[in-house]
Amino acid sequence: MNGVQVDSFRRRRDEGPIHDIGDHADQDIDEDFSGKLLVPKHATMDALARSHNFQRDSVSYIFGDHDYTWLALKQDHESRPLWITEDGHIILEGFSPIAEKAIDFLITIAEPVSRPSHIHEYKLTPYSLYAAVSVGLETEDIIEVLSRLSKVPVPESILGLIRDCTLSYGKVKLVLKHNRYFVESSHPDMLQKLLRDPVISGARITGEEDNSSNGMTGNGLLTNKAPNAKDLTIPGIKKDVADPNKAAGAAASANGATAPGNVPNGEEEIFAVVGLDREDDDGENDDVHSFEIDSSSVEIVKKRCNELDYPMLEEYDFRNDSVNPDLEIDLKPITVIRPYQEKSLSKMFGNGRARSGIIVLPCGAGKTLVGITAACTVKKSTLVLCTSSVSVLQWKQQFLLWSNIKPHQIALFTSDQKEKFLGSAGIVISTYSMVANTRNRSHDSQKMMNFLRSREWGFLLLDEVHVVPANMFRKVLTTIAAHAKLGLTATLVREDEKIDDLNFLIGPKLYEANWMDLASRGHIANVQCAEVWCPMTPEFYREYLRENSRKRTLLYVMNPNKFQACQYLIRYHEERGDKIIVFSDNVHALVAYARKLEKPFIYGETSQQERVRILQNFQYNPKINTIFLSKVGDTSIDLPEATCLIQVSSHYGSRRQEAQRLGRILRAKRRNDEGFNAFFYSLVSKDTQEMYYSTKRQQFLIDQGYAFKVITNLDGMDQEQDLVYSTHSEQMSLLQSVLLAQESAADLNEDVEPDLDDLTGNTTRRSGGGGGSVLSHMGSSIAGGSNGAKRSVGGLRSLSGGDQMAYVEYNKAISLKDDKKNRGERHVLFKKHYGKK
Ligand SMILES: Nc1ncnc2c1ncn2[C@@H]1O[C@H](COP(=O)(O)OP(=O)(O)OP(=O)(O)O)[C@@H](O)[C@H]1O
Repeated sequence: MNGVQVDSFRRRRDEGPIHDIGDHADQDIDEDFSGKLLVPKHATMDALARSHNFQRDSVSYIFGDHDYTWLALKQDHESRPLWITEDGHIILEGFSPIAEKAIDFLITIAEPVSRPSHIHEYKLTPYSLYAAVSVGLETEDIIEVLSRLSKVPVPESILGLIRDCTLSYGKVKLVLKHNRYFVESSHPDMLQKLLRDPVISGARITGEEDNSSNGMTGNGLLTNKAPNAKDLTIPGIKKDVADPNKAAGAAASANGATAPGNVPNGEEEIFAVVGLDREDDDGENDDVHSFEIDSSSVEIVKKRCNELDYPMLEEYDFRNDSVNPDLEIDLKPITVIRPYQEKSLSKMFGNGRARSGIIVLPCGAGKTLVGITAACTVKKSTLVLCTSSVSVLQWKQQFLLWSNIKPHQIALFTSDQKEKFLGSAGIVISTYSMVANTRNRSHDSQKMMNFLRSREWGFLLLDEVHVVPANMFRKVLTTIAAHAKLGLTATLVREDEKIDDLNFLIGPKLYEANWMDLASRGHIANVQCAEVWCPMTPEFYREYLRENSRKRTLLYVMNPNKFQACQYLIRYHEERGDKIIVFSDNVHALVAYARKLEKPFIYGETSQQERVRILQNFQYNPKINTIFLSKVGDTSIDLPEATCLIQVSSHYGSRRQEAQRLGRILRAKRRNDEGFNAFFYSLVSKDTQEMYYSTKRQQFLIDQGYAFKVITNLDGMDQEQDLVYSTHSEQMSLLQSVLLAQESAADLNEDVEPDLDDLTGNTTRRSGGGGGSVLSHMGSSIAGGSNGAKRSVGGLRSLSGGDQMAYVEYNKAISLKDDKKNRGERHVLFKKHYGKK
């Protein structure tokens, strides 16, 4: 914390009351604001913190630097739901009656950091503020609402940050109208400033008769009214059923009651000021000023605006684009998009134009349909770029499933297929590498690229944007001329933390859904997550301590106790009627486990025919309830039958991979059955490096609100008959085989990530073993067929294994609390990691 004079803590007279804020502005700061904390006059924040340290209660030490309880509270703080600190962290009470509205506001202005059930954490960043402005929020609105919601006065430094970041961001737009490019703003002074720059003024087109409804103003700019979205309909929205909360809220208020989660006591107005509920009217009455620029200078002007700190938002006035032919595409009448899908799209089309940006939805929440609905709204030629040729086929199948597009209007461009659509407008689906890769193009491929380059695309859909390297994006975006760009992703996290590039390359984040929220509404499955600690056998552990790091990996994955835990869990869940996927990144272990436990397995080398056979059996054969998958199953596998995942080996600490794997069961068909839970087990060998990686992998999911239970003892396993490697001699021969295995067996053997294979140019391998027809088959089977498996419904306790297994529960907060208690059970590596926290 920086030192800030305590005077800045004085309550500002102009902060409106939420209930009865009273007028205490003249009181001295040393009053007892919180009822327990005496704040010394003229002390700095640091001094405050120090002075308060010795008075801290028994839990304060847990929060360390993040203990904000000493901040001076407003008198009516109890009715306000959040704290905001000098470093831009926002802590929200998730249980506040106005939390739902506050969350809507916060995800618009800040990055969600962690959202467990009761307390959420957000962070204000320049990018998040840029995104806020881009969806129509104004500087003073942001400050006003934040001040109203905050239990403590908003620090001066934060007010400064908000003003700095929102002053110029998003105020200038690049709009393509009637195929002419306009630099547009409702702030004429900003346009004047830009025009004083020689580069920009050199690109300006002047003196032309403006034949639109625009008029010239005294400053030489064109002026017209901002568009409105009133007559824009996003297909797939059935108003009456789209938002059950709205319906419930309306019914409740008609009875004079407040629906749960709604804002009590007319505080709706707080949120109305930010326009969250009036996007349709966005700017309706504002005058918009603009000047035209030469289309060949667009890139130069964009670059120059960035340099001048006035980055231009890109908006596509597709309804007025009369040059690019329309694409006849609509959602099928039976297609109804879900409320969160609608909300994300309303952020994109809120002002009647298509804003470029990124939509973040959990795995399995239906990003594909969001993309397709956006394409059906824009109704212009669309280019879809995916990370693999498997996804290409999946997108095509989904377009045909949800929309009325004719098959001949969709063309695929992969290493195997180089098609062009028939007619003047259509859809092309391809991979990033096909478009970005400039080396060794075949003749057909080059012809296809010429086709892609030669035309203007109304809409560019970018799937899985978080995995694509920034330089590849740059290549794609400079090669393809597209008016609107939409990036889709589930996890806006990258292990290299280079996520910021996406903001300027594609556009700001337009919407991010809350995983727990979607689970509680039944859109994705409820998942019980558990980490099962498997002690190493003494012999394996001795070798583990001796060996180099590659062999170590193999030793902790092949630990006989882990084999047994895996076998026990498979039996336990098969008996309950679950369908189980066991993941192993390590192919050596995958094959060893599957063979030993007599289960089918799929990995990179498995033939296409074999894959189809295994997956069909998993879906329809009641005798095949468990399959083993390598990394090839991380993404692009849509198996709604699966209800349980067991992970025996994983690729180091990748948070994204963990989330993607969880995504395989979030779409479980039976997610809305009463008492239904899906299960996600990570088996880790105790006191090994695997524990550290496991903790790191879980971080993203914990931040989404998932609580991982740690199962230290699979109760009943010691009485289980016929467990593998139950004798000492069997364990010793397993150890022998591990020690004799080549070091390379510890590698993943599939170093090419399935979703990145095309990016590395390895398309033949993917299509050789590819699962395209598997996916189309799986897609077509979604609607029909039951697997015949029986499900026994039990209470949460028994479902979670709570009555059979001893576990300690940890999530972010609880883990810290229990840290001391469990310290004896943790390996030094693990302890160190926890110590840091
Ligand atoms: N509005 C909807 N109505 C009915 N089904 C839907 C809807 N939206 C999505 N689905 C279904 O939900 C499942 C998941 O959708 P999809 O594969 O697009 O998810 P995703 O977000 O792309 O997941 P991942 O990130 O794991 O690839 C699919 O079976 C899809 O058909």
